[in-house]
Amino acid sequence: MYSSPFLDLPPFRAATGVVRLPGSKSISNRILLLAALAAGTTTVHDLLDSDDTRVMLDALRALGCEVAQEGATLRIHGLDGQLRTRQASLFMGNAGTAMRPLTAALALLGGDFELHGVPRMHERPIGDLVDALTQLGCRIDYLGNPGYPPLRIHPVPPDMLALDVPIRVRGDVSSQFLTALLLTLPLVATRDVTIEVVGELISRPYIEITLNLLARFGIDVRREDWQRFTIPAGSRYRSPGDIHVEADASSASYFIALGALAATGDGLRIEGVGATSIQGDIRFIEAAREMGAQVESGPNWLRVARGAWPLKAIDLDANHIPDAAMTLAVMALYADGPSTLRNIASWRVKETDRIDAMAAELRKLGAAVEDGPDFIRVHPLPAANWRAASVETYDDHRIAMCFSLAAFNPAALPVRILDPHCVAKTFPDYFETLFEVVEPLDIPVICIDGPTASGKGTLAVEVAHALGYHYLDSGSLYRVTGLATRRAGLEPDAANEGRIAALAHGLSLQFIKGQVVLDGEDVSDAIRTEAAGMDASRVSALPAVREALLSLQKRFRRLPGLVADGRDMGTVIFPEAPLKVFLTASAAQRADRRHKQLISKGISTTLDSLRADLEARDARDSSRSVAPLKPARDARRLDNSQLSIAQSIEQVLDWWQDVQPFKAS
Ligand SMILES: Nc1ncnc2c1ncn2[C@@H]1O[C@H](COP(=O)(O)OP(=O)(O)O)[C@@H](O)[C@H]1O
Ligand SMILES: Nc1ccn([C@H]2C[C@H](O)[C@@H](COP(=O)(O)OP(=O)(O)O)O2)c(=O)n1
Repeated sequence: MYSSPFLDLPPFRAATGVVRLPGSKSISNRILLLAALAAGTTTVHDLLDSDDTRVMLDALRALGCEVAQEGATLRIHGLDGQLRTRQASLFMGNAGTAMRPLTAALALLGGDFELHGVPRMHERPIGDLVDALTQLGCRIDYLGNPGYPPLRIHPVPPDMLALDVPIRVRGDVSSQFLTALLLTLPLVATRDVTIEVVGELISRPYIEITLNLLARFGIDVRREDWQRFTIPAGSRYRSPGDIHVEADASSASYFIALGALAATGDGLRIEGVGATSIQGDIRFIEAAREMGAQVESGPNWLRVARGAWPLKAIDLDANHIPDAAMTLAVMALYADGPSTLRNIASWRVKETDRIDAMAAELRKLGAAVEDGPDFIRVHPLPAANWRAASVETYDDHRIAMCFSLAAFNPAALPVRILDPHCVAKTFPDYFETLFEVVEPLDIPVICIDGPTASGKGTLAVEVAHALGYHYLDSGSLYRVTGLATRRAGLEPDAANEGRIAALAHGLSLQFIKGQVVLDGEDVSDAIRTEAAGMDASRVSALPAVREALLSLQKRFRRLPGLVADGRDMGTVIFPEAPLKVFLTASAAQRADRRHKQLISKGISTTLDSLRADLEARDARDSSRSVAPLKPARDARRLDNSQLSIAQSIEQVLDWWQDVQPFKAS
């Protein structure tokens, strides 16, 4: 997961391979609640691990439900409709799929509860559900604005509930209110309980998921059209024993779109969900086909390839796929005419006002967009009009994910996604998964070269962290080679060049959480001594050793980008890097820094000997015949003798921003 303030996606040109998708959020949270309310133990497989499922699990645990976790499998010991805790303050984050059904469950079960969330949750309406529960006799107060969380729930004796008249609930704002009632009314169904939907029910496929899962837990709801739902008297939740969570069909939409945009040849295989899924968003496939995608499907997989190109414009009532339809709005940029998505008023009450947000961000890319209370129209974007944009994500995972598709733009521009961490809501590893199947036009590299103890490593690690990039400490490869040379009983000199190069070639090396692991052994400290530095410098002067380490270094260049530090990153290994920094500081400063660094690691040494070593090493590194230490012609020099670490980082990030096409927005 990326926790950097922004993530720059370099331009992509193709997609291919296999993706395995995480479990569906809607299915995961419904199953968790049903398993907690049911009698017996439920083993849940492939549960989504995300912010919203964690919110639900934490709440269920706080209510006394026992949950044991082993990897992606959970064993839930159901409460059989009896809470163990009758008083709690529960944090709902921004998880609508936890907030709504828990409000209903707790109001019906009786107790003193407070439910609150993040500020956006307190702007998401819940009045229609509270009204329906109040008709029944439940007692719920608004603690902030009427109609919105936070809420306080008071206990009501079960025999005070008015179950004899149909419960009326609005269905035209969010189907989650009806889902909340359907999931929880079996708790009190001592007689037939009927729900009547007021207004046109939206997002029906989500109600189908609810009914389908209720049936798995022993509750057979009778449905008359989409207007009346009856929970039969005596309904009781029964655990199905084992239950599997399908992969998220809404998450599949990004990869279906990816296939449609960029998978030529064999196409892109998507695993975990197939065309017969119980999730409504699977019908995104129909819309993608209409736009030109070639989609094949099996029981639990899809294969998608590019068909028509440019894509065909679409005019769609997207009420049945509200979440996945956002993906169509970005695909529309690549179509042969304006595309219109209609009947999407529910977008306005999701994680953010999604119609406004999509329109604003698509316009930043250069697109012409029209929007109204319940529609959005997106015009195709010709290559000349594309702009490099910083896309605001409004703490909305779907905005972050669907705008990643803008990286296929024909202008070959990068796309900046602000706050990429928001994907954690449903798909924490979205970007990692994307990076496995896309082919970039180019992967950016920042090179930081310079003499020993100038602060290269410190700076490179922090810059990489700020950008979410990978990090290559090329010096560690020479240090490990030096260590391996000594362990093989060899002198690190030209007489042994061939054997040392062979050692370098065959290094079994791993970088695990900042540790350097050689043949399974953590050698991080062993390679940091001054003696090891000197050996590294000696083996690094041997041309065959440098050659042997070449391809290993190049393999570090992976999406979304790389920061590499060493001596020849900018001159030899990545000469085309768009930013090269040559970092220096006075010899006295460097000796002093290294001294402090070694002392803090418990390695004793003197300042004089360090300075002598350091100057000898600089001299050898600068004078050798291959890849000597020297600034690349286009390197920017940074003397950090008088700069703090934070100032050096800021300077390099400023330079990076300078060479990017993003304008301050
Ligand atoms: N700008 C700076 N000001 C003060 N100390 C620094 C600065 N940059 C790095 N240091 C310190 O200098 C020491 C050597 O830095 P390091 O990153 O290991 O250098 P290199 O990778 O160039 O050998 C570290 O203890 C680090 O904290
Ligand atoms: N790209 C590189 C990196 C390091 N080397 C050599 C030269 C250096 O003296 C040694 C050790 O490098 P390292 O970056 O770990 O050394 P310092 O941390 O700067 O002291 O390896 C190299 O030749 N080319």
